Order: sequence, then C-alpha cells, then structure tokens
Amino acid sequence: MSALLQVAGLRANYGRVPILMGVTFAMEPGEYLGILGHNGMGKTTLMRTLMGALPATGGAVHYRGRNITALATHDRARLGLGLVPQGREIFPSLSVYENLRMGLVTAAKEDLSIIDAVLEDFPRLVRLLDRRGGALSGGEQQLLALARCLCTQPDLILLDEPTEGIQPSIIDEIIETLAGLKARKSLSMIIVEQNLDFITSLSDRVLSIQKGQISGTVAREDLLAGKIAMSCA
Ligand SMILES: Nc1ncnc2c1ncn2[C@@H]1O[C@H](COP(=O)(O)OP(=O)(O)OP(=O)(O)O)[C@@H](O)[C@H]1O
Repeated sequence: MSALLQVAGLRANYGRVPILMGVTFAMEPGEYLGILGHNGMGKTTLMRTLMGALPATGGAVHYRGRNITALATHDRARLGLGLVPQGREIFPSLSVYENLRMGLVTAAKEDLSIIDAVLEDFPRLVRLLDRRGGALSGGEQQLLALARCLCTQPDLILLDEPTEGIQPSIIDEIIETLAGLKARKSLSMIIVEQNLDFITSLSDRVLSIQKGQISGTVAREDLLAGKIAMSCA
C-alpha cells in the first residue's frame, strides 16, 4: 500500500533558530499515528509545518504521492488535511454552531448538512449549540475544535496536544469520541501528546520526537507499562 503521508528530512526554523532538524516518517491510510514528546521538542512546530502555517526550510512532504511542501495552508486543507491546534483556538464570542460554521467557511463548503452529520458523533455539543464558545469548559472546547475540523471533511487530522489543561473525566469522553471516529470513519490521524494513556489508547503506532527529530518507535509494552525511552536532556 502506498503511504498517505511521507515526510523526509523536514526542517523548519523560528527566525534563525532551527527547530525541526530533519523529521522523517511515513504513515499509511487509515493509520492513527501517535507522536510523543516532552515540552519544547518540536511537536507543535511539526504540526504547523505539516499544515503549511510555517514554511519548511528543507526536506519534503508528500501527501497521497503529491509534493505539498510549498503549498499554502488552504490548499492543503482542500486536499484533505485538517489541524486541531494546540490551545484549540475557539472563537470565544461566537456560538458553538457559529464555530462549526467557521469550519465550513475554512473549507469553502456551504452545505449545512455537513454540520448535522458531524454532530452525530458529538452529543454533548448538540446540547450546547447556542452557547458562546468562550463559555465552554476546556474539554468542551476541545470537542468543539475537533468537530469544527471535521466540518472541513478532512482525510488526515493533525491533533495537537488535545489533553492539555483538560479534566480527566472529559479526557475519557474525548478518547471515546476519537475511538468512535476511528471505528466508523475512514480517517487518518496524527496525535501529538505528552499524555501516555491517551496516546496509547488511540494510536496504532507511536513515534518519539526529541530535539526536532524522530528518535524512534515506542514499543507497545513500554507504553502500557508507562516506561518510555524519552529524555528531556
Ligand atoms: N513562535 C515562536 N517563536 C520562536 N520560538 C518558538 C516559537 N514557538 C515555539 N518556539 C520554540 O520552538 C521550540 C519547539 O516548540 P514547540 O511548540 O514546537 O514544542 P512542543 O514539543 O510542541 O512543546 P509544548 O509541549 O510545550 O507545546 C521550543 O524551544 C519553543 O520555545
């Protein structure tokens, strides 16, 4: 089977400071790939570079065989990439429903039935449609950010630290929602996280990132035992 995403020697900087220093990995269609790394290792920078929000300074990204390294974010979105950003970036003064509509706008889609279809997987949001985004809890905002991304009808979702700052009870609900999507939809996902339980529950394979490079595959038994070969050093 040919790779859905192929990342080879990817480099990115903030100003003159190199952050991604040759990231290389590939993933198959339908795969849920976890990327585990401590603070500052380059997880968010990798997601932003894959989405085209930060330009690559070296290396290449191929999506379904096409070189997308120089494509703008909106063109990547049209090809099927969607980002659920760290911090969620909900529009606080817009209602939940209006936030979902922003997903349609991002993808230049006008069909409101897409929102109804997405909401079937988010019963909690159905009860909150008129509430302002800023009045939701962190966990509810995370569900909304995921649902908004699904409104763009992506094939590959880039999910950046979904558990950050979220209560454990709703983390379980987010895991259930994602497990449901994994079982029912033909989606692929890259999940970057520091939360071992979360990444272990959902990922088919987990890579570790250290200092802007993929440093290896994390063995399932190490994940289950909470033993991981990552270092902040
Ligand atoms: N806008 C920016 N300008 C300059 N440096 C930045 C910027 N954003 C991040 N960095 C630096 O780049 C490095 C990697 O940051 P990044 O956010 O990708 O890490 P991360 O693995 O996602 O960490 P975290 O879990 O803390 O979000 C860090 O040293 C960070 O300080």
